[in-house]
This record gives sequence, structure tokens and C-alpha cells, in this order.
Amino acid sequence: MGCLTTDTPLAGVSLLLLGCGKMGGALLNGWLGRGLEPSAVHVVDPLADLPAGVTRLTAEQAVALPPPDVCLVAIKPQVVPEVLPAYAPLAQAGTVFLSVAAGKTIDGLSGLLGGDAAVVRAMPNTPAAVGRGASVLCANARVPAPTRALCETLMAAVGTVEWVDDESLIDAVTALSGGGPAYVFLLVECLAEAGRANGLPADLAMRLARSTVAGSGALLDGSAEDAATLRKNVTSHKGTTAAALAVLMAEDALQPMVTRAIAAAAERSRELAS
Ligand SMILES: NC(=O)C1=CN([C@@H]2O[C@H](COP(=O)(O)OP(=O)(O)OC[C@H]3O[C@@H](n4cnc5c(N)ncnc54)[C@H](OP(=O)(O)O)[C@@H]3O)[C@@H](O)[C@H]2O)C=CC1
Ligand SMILES: O=C(O)[C@@H]1CCC=N1
Repeated sequence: MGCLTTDTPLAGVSLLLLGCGKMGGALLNGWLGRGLEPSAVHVVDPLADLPAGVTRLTAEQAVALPPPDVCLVAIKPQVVPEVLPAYAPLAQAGTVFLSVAAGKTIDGLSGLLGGDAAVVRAMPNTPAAVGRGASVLCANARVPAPTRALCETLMAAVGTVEWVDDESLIDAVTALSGGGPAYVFLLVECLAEAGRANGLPADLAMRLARSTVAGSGALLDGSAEDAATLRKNVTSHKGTTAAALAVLMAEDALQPMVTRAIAAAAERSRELAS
């Protein structure tokens, strides 16, 4: 296993990425920005654009090389069953499989890798690309403490990390923070469209929507106050924001809709297990 240090936490770590699309690419960009050596990264992905210095391999080449510390599984859940068995030799050689595939359970992944693989199931999100991701991890009993620490180091290099013992929680995590950036970007789209519908030029409305969401995130991040207090700080008594919130916070408005959306995503995560 690679030697980890505080200053360059990813120096010495060797990594194989299966899939380098939206999520694998976001993680890779975040890791390269935090000291992962491109020369220590191999990628199996037929078409993805790879950063300079990162080597593309076929599956056959990947299993013929010395086993990497970590194999990141960042292919679509639907192709996991047909793709993963080819990498069983790496699992037998001690590589830990760090999977971000939505819905795919630790037991299912381990079974595809020959039954006794060290597997960490993780659910990150795309702000990892700028070091602002949020990940939740769950490991099987075959992951020794130093390997667990290595996976935590990898994910902590690109954002916050939390562990759960109860793997079933990962479905709701996937629904909330895994997909969460999409809901926030949808909010930007909705704000911009609402501004346009209320008479603003479309480009000005979009600039304001983007700045407002990004600035609110930064304010939230740097504040000791909870979100409700920050909301109340904007809401003058009988003012304009109160008029908008009366619509958004009506009994049948935003909260029940978001709760239904998260439930739908969590249910889809459970379906993807099989
Ligand atoms: N996108 C997100 O925000 C998040 C995604 N995830 C999970 O990450 C995983 C990847 O999702 P995402 O990045 O969005 O999907 P993408 O389609 O963007 O990335 C998957 C990549 O895998 C490639 N690929 C296909 N077949 C193989 C193969 N046999 N071997 C190696 N690579 C292959 C694809 O190539 P090609 O396109 O040419 O088929 C593609 O580049 C999923 O399991 C998803 O659940 C988890 C958290 C958040
Ligand atoms: O939409 C998906 O299935 C993946 C998992 C979480 C975010 N994207």
C-alpha cells in the first residue's frame, strides 16, 4: 500500500479507475489536484478524455499489471455485473474495491469479484471535482483498518466523509447527497426561469440565479447558524421574501415534493441492487 503523509495525502497511492465519466472524472480531477501522481493512475474506459499523464488500459492489461492499492468502480450500475468479474484477480491479490455505483450492494459486488473481496461502498457527489464533495462510506469485514483509512483519505481529499455501519442507509444517502447537486442546479434553472417570467432578461436572470445559489452555499458553509436561521435573516416581517415563502412553505408545496423526490430516488437505488 502507498505511503500516506499529511502534506501530500495521496502521494504513493496507486489507483485503477473502472469508468472515468462524470463521477469517476470528478473524483480523479479532485485527487490529481490534491497530489495524486498521474503516473500512479490507470484508467479502463474506452472513450473518456483522460488528464495528461494518466494511462488508459484495457481490462486485460489492467489485471496483468501489479495490483493497485485501490480499484475505483465508477461504471454505470447496469454494466457492473458483466464488467466486474474480469477484475477478480485483483481482489484476490489484495486490491480494495471502492465502488460508487448506485444501488450495488457490498455483498453483490464481492460476489462478482469471487466472494471474498475487500469492498468499500461509497456514495460521493460531483462537487468532489472542486474538493467540495460529500461522501458516505460503508465497508465489509474484509477491509483491514489501514485500507479503510486509505479509502477515507481518498474521499476526504475531495470533501467531507462519513461512515455508516448500516449499509441500507446508503440508498437514502444516494438520494440526498449523491443526486443532491442536480436538485440544486435545478433550483438555479427554476430561479432563472422565474426571473425571466417576471420580466428580467434571460441572461441577467441566469447570472443572478447562479450567483445567489453559489453565494448562499458559501454563506451557509462559513456560518455557525443553521439553515433555518439564515433563511429567517433574509425574511423581513411582512416583506417580499415572506410573500414568496408563503407559497414555497405551504402545506402541499416544497417540503412534501422534496420528500417524495428523495423517496423515489432511494427506491430506485434499491431497485438497482439487482
Ligand atoms: N454522476 C454522479 O453525480 C454520480 C454517479 N455515481 C455513480 O457513478 C457511476 C458512474 O456514473 P457517471 O459517472 O454518472 O456515468 P458516466 O456514464 O458518465 O461514466 C461511466 C463511464 O464508464 C465507461 N464505461 C462503460 N463501460 C465500461 C467498461 N466496461 N469498463 C470501463 N469503463 C466503461 C463509460 O463509457 P461510455 O460512455 O463510452 O459507455 C463512461 O465513460 C455510476 O455507477 C453512478 O451510480 C455516484 C454518485 C454520483
Ligand atoms: O443518478 C444516479 O443514479 C447517480 C447516483 C447519484 C447521482 N447520480
